Amino acid sequence: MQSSHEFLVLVLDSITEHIVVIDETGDIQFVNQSWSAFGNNNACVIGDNWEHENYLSECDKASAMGDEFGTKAGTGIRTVIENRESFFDFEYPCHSPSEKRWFMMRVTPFQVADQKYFVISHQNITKRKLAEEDVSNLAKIDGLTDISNRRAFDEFFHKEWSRCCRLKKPISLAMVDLDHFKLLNDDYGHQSGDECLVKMGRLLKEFANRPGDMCARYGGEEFVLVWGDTSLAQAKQLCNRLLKNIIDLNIQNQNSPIKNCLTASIGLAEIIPDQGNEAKELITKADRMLYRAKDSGRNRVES
Ligand SMILES: Nc1nc2c(ncn2[C@@H]2O[C@H](COP(=O)(O)OP(=O)(O)OP(=O)(O)O)[C@@H](O)[C@H]2O)c(=O)[nH]1
Repeated sequence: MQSSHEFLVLVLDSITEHIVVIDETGDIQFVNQSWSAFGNNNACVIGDNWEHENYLSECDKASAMGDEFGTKAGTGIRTVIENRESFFDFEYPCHSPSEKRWFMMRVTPFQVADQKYFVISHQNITKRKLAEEDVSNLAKIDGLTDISNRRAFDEFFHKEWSRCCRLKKPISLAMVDLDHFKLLNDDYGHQSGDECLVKMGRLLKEFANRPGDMCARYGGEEFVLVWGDTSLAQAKQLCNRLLKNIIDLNIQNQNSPIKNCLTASIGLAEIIPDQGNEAKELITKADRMLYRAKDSGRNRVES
């Protein structure tokens, strides 16, 4: 087996991780082929022209331009150089205009005589990150209706609440509960009940189009709609259209005392979030309105 310098460089060049070696001042001493190729293909500051470049300066420049990952990289490398940690690693996004990409950066020290060096490797971890994203997205989707589940709703609602609080904009929330759904299940079977919930999911999606909107399955046959930056008057119009669209689905519910097809009741509420109120107040208010809608004859919106 060869053990020449050339042989070892060939080994390093065959590795798909992007590798750069720096000295204690951050000056670059070596890069492997994957590093150069990535740098050249992605218009990075340091590609083939790495000699006389300082890695830490590049991190600091990125940091000064507001790149939080530049800051993290620079800080992490220095903790290893200053021997405060034995190694450092962190994961960061590096998306190209056409694809999502993530990398893991690792810093490990080594010593030759009394000279210290640091290997910085960047490993592409995109496959794992995309799989994690898929799992996380699946955990937020209701398996039957293919819309967000309660957990995703809670997360979204709190974010939207904070956004509307900052913007001093109203946020509206509608609780949508199907009327006499038990009768539909009893008369046509659970399978038909499920199909009906799927159709509801599809319909509700049409009512949540903007980034500040969300529809979700809140419980069995109860759904919720949030509309950020939307007044009560605007939300009421949406609710009335939704009630009409539910009737237009023409899902038979022959024994319902309301109509011979599926209907729903909606409790609607609006709040302009500020320091003096809480997100759960909006849900409580909408819930109260939903009871009122059920009590006053169903197939209506109360606010
Ligand atoms: N098919 C099906 N039915 C469900 C599902 N989740 C809840 N349900 C049914 O929804 C029905 C809800 O019944 P109730 O709470 O009495 O309400 P309701 O019959 O709609 O009457 P009101 O809400 O008072 O108008 C029950 O029969 C549940 O079994 C589901 O995932 N699939």
